[in-house]
Amino acid sequence: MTNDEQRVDVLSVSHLKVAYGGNLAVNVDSLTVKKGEIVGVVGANGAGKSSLVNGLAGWSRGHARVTGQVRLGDLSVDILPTYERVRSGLLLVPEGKLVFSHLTVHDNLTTAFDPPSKEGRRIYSRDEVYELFPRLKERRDHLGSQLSGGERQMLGIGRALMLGPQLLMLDEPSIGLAPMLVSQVLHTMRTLAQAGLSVLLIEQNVKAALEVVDRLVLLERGTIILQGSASEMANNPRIAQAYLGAHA
Ligand SMILES: Nc1ncnc2c1ncn2[C@@H]1O[C@H](COP(=O)(O)OP(=O)(O)OP(=O)(O)O)[C@@H](O)[C@H]1O
Repeated sequence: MTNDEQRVDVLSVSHLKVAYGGNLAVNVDSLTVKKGEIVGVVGANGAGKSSLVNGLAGWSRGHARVTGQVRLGDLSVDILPTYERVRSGLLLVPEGKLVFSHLTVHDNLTTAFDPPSKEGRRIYSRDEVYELFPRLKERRDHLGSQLSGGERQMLGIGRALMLGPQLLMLDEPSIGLAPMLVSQVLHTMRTLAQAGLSVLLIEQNVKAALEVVDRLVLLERGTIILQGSASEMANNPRIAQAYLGAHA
């Protein structure tokens, strides 16, 4: 990647609000992710992390009212329905992982449409997904329902990669995974980012997130209250005390 490419904002969000009834769950003035950058979003339970990525993807578990501007490169996606956001490369791997339980791993790794090829947008083949996650190749004939949490996680990411993401959003990829798998999945994100993928990573495991993110954002009651580079945030007393087990 050239320096010019690295400066480009792949995601830019302004004045994003997500409300359920009268309750404002997300109120983010500004958030950006650059090309090849991994931005982590952390915060306590109920801070609004899932509502944020669901709002960006254009879907919600309930009746959310979403307002604000969301741009993917030079495209305004906030006016688009979810499936068109997916087509344009805004991809969310949710907590449920979006894996088809009744299909084999191999058949799960089949795309529903041919993603439009565009410069800077890498569409991974099934073989490339197998190369990234050899475990999936070993389990290629197993049904989605027979996979472990970690394998489902890899499959969800693999399916997203085959749709040519411009921005990959991961909602709590480490949930329920053994520490070794957490580190494996997160370090694969680093490899993908080095190849130019932009990632918005929702994580409860702040320590694991800090090992791979370029920048970290702390969300509290839907608002960004702190953000900085991984090293700045790791040394921030508030993060250290609340999330890294340091003593005051
Ligand atoms: N479908 C819904 N209907 C009503 N309120 C909701 C809905 N989904 C989330 N909320 C509320 O919005 C706020 C943010 O929830 P959200 O799930 O986005 O937080 P989170 O940071 O992802 O939490 P967790 O880490 O526990 O998953 C919470 O107060 C939650 O109760």
